[in-house]
Amino acid sequence: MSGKLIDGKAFSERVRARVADAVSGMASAGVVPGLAVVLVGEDPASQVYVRSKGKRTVEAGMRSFEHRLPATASQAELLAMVEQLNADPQVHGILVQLPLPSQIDSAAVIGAIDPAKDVDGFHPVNAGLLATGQDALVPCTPLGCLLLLRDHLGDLSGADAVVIGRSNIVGKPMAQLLLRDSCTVTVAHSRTRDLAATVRRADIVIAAVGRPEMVTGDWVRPGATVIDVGINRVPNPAKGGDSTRLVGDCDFDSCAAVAGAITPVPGGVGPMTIACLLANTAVAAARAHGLDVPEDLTA
Ligand SMILES: Nc1nc(=O)c2c([nH]1)NC[C@@H]1CN(c3ccc(C(=O)N[C@@H](CCC(=O)O)C(=O)O)cc3)C=[N+]21
Repeated sequence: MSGKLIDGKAFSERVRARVADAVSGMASAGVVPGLAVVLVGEDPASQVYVRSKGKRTVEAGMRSFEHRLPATASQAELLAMVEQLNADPQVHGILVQLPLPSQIDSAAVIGAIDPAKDVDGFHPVNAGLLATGQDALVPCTPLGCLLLLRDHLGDLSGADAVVIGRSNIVGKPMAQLLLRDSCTVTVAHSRTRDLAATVRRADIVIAAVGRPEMVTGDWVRPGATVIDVGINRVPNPAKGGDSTRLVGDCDFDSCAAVAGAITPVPGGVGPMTIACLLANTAVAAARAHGLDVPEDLTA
């Protein structure tokens, strides 16, 4: 490959070390940040992910609380759990793992989380604060992407950024963060007329569409920085049987040949998402107790 690899795993370790530092600084005030993760149902991939979040939370010196509800849980049961966590002084961050089973209205659940504990940054209050340039809890994946971009490019001011994907979880908050850093931002999506030509203009490409290997090297402007948010599990015929492998939304080899720098999958944005979740939890705890918010944990 000609492009440089952006090592999200290595950078996430640095972010987690900063979180651990901040957490130990809070101990003298008697504050131990706590993160509660709620998992509804038994999706094996979600269980793996929840377990690794819990492990990283404890490693950073914080408390981890895991709550499981059966796949058949009602909306009322989940809302009651959220209310209980909102009221629990040991819990500073609440994450309800998405997607939720179809009998549950995700927007109602997200809207029930205390915005001050909404470490996913999905509550409309946090989305609105971000959009209006105020202090908010910022969604972890776009925050992780921004930190990687700043680390690799320095000042992003004036850069042409194209975000592919318009979800509330990644695309929209990513666009807000890039705007705040003075990029010229285009939000493209599956209906964009000439997606390849739109992406080819970009100095910065954020691929967050959830389509395996959709972005190919011929879409990428030579020297562009490519951030691949996709985490797609696809069959791996090379290994046979039911084996699978993880791929991003970018065709790695062809993009890497053209890009100035690119994140791999795995080992790129994914580990940054978890590191930023821990950072948000420490920030939420500091704010809840009126402590100084460590500047190196916010964007
Ligand atoms: N309320 C909510 N908030 C979330 O942030 C959220 C969610 N729900 N639902 C599920 C998705 C998924 N997600 C991942 C984060 C990190 C990795 C990660 O670290 N992945 C590793 C590889 C993992 C592997 O090997 O399977 C990597 O990319 O290197 C993966 C997936 C957060 N999510």
